[in-house]
Amino acid sequence: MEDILDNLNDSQRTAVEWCDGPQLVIAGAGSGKTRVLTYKIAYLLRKGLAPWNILALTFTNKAAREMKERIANLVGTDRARGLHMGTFHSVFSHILRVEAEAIGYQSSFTIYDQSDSRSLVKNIIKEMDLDDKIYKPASVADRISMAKNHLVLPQTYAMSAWAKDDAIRRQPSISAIYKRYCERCRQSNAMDFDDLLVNTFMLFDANEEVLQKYIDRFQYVLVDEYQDTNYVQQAIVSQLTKPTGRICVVGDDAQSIYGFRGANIDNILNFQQEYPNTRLFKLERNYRSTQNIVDAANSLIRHNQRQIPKTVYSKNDEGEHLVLKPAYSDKEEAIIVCNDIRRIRKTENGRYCDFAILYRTNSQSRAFEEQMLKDNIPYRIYGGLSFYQRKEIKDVTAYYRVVVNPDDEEALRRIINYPARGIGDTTLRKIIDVANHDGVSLWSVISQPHLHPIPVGKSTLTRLDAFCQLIEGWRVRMAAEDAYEIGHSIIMESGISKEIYASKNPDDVARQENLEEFLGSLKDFVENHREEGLVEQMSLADYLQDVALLTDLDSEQGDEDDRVALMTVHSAKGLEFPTVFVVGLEENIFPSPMSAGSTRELEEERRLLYVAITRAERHCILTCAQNRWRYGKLEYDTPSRFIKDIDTRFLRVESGRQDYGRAESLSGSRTKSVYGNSFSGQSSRSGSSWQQNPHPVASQFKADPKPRIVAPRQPESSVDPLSPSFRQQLQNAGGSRFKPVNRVVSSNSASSATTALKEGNVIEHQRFGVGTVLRIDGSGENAKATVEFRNTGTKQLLLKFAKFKIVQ
Ligand SMILES: Nc1ncnc2c1ncn2[C@@H]1O[C@H](COP(=O)(O)OP(=O)(O)OP(=O)(O)O)[C@@H](O)[C@H]1O
Ligand SMILES: [Mg+2]
Repeated sequence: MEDILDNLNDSQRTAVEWCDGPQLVIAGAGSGKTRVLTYKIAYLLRKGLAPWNILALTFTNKAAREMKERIANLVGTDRARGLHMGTFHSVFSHILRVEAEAIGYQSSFTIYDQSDSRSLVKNIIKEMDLDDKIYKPASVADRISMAKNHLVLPQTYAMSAWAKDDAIRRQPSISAIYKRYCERCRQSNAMDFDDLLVNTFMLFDANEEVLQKYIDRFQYVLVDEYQDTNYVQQAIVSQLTKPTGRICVVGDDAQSIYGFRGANIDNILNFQQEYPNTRLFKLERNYRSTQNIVDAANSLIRHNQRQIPKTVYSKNDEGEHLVLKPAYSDKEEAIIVCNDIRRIRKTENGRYCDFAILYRTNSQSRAFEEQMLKDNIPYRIYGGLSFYQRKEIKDVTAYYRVVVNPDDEEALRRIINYPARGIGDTTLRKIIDVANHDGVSLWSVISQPHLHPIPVGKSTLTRLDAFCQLIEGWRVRMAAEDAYEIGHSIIMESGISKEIYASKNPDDVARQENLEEFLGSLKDFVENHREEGLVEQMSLADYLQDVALLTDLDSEQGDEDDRVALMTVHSAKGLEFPTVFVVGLEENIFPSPMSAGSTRELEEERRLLYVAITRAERHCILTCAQNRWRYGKLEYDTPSRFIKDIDTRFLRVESGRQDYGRAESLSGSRTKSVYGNSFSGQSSRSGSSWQQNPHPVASQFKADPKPRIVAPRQPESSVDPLSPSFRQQLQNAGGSRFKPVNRVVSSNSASSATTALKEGNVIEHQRFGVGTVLRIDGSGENAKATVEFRNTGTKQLLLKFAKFKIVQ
């Protein structure tokens, strides 16, 4: 035990060892909160608590995976197996699958994503003959989501202050839309993201034994990033832990940045009232960043009124100042950043993955992408329009959803006449009317027309019947085939592949590539599980569950690649990088123009910048542009007000243009460059418009008092930062952030060893390690071995696929 706790400082160690009741750890960025949670779990396991008795809730699935890996390193893979870890949504969706019946769902329920929810709201608005200019589907859907996250359900909404507010804003029908929305989700055996939480709360609220079962199971509950939990999440945690008090939450009120989505900073502020015996722990030393970065971030956040006072200091090097590099345009901003990446990577012998570019909104990524492609800098964009949101992929997954759960209305509507099969809008409307009238799903209507007569002609009925047969056929096969086999058949037999491959226009070619990539990922999913040699195959339902819960950060795979990370500040929560660029620090971007109205929202924006800066370990570079293309127009802007909040003792303004301009450096005309003094109009560069047109930011900041001379740079053309193999990889990937299909490897590699395998043999499996064969069943293709692995337990392996060698 001593050994692992040696990696902690005294306050961290005390927080880990104290397990006598509710525990709140409030501490600034980089002070080891996540580390404390990780070590605490390891500590509990070492103390003998079983892994399945621990529930840890994180903000992304990726964070959960990383934490699990660290714990496995600390206590051994075997001891860590079976921990319940993940986001609220993923952990509770699994519980809901098991307990679905108790709340009137089938366990095959599908999950509506944001676009499904909006589309359903839109349909309802249309059906109710409401004006969609007054009832904008996206904002109505957001309002419904907000109500759900506050546990204001349709029954109470109509009588609540929410409905009164709606009336004042002349949207009195939101309550009725909300009610109908919930009915339709139920009829569709579908849950939206918010339902995963609301239904969990309702499940526990209405079923004492079920709740007790989970209270007994989760003997210790730990929550990371507690400051960004919302009302319903807090309510569920409370249901599970109030009776036992075995809860440990960690967070930083200064990093609460999801208020716009309903996160409630009061959860952390009121924790001690909620759990009267709480012990509060503080961590003060930041291990992540240089002193300058910590001090700069502190000086910024000090401008917020509403916060818990706390000390954060660093004993790392003093480090260099934060640097502000103003640019003329978004294009120049991208060039400055790319040049810095190359410069720092070279001087520090670093990797591309040591850099992150953080922006306020996803649309800012474009200029950086373009520049990085030009400069051959490998990058990965996190978030944005997810691969799974593309039309062709949504079409395919809609088929899958209907096969798994035919009641899924949104999916069914999407595919009932795609590809065209003569079931037009008029027919669909009639089906919906019958379904609404009878209170059943669309599928119930079309699959049982004798029970729910549809007023359409005979030929239409025949077409509907053919469609149902098609779906039923796949449903039967789904039981026997793995996700790839059935998934592939559906694409071929539904007519989707014909539709997409028929055309040669460039958009469709991109669709074909996406479809192939998608099939590749499906194959990967199945193979990854099969490579483990497990008998149980991954079904289409497993795949959908896996895909539906990917968050912005999870949707990317292959993190091991050496690439610069591009993401919004929101997505960067909890992460750290040696060098961080915070870009687009302008008045109409950061703070977001939506927040300029209220102090509360402005404080959230300031916290957002605090989060951004505190991601940096050694270098933090801020940029802003004088003009940029937005929404098809060239817009001019002034620097963000937040820049002034940062104490100038820790911030320096520099011209980033010292190595700007490929043409300039290629011509070799420049032998030296000067930092900073361009603001005072003394730039040595001739012909720079910088001099003729002083930068607007320049006048607002004092230039670096000690301009530095920078060594001449190599002309860029002579330096190839990429190895030929990496360049090839980049070409293969087409600059895309998704895996190319040709990486899919077949694992059908039955080794000759398998035929010789006997009971009593000791084998070494590539993932499960060393184990003894207890039994062999079946023969040839179907031969299975039951193996007791030393560290990973007993498993059944399908010998055709399992990868192992016989040791003795
Ligand atoms: N006692 C320690 N010794 C060495 N390194 C430490 C120690 N405590 C924390 N660190 C390191 O400092 C960094 C920040 O820790 P961690 O991510 O746990 O902080 P955090 O408080 O969760 O930050 P954030 O507020 O950004 O979520 C990590 O790289 C971590 O490994
Ligand atoms: Mg953390």
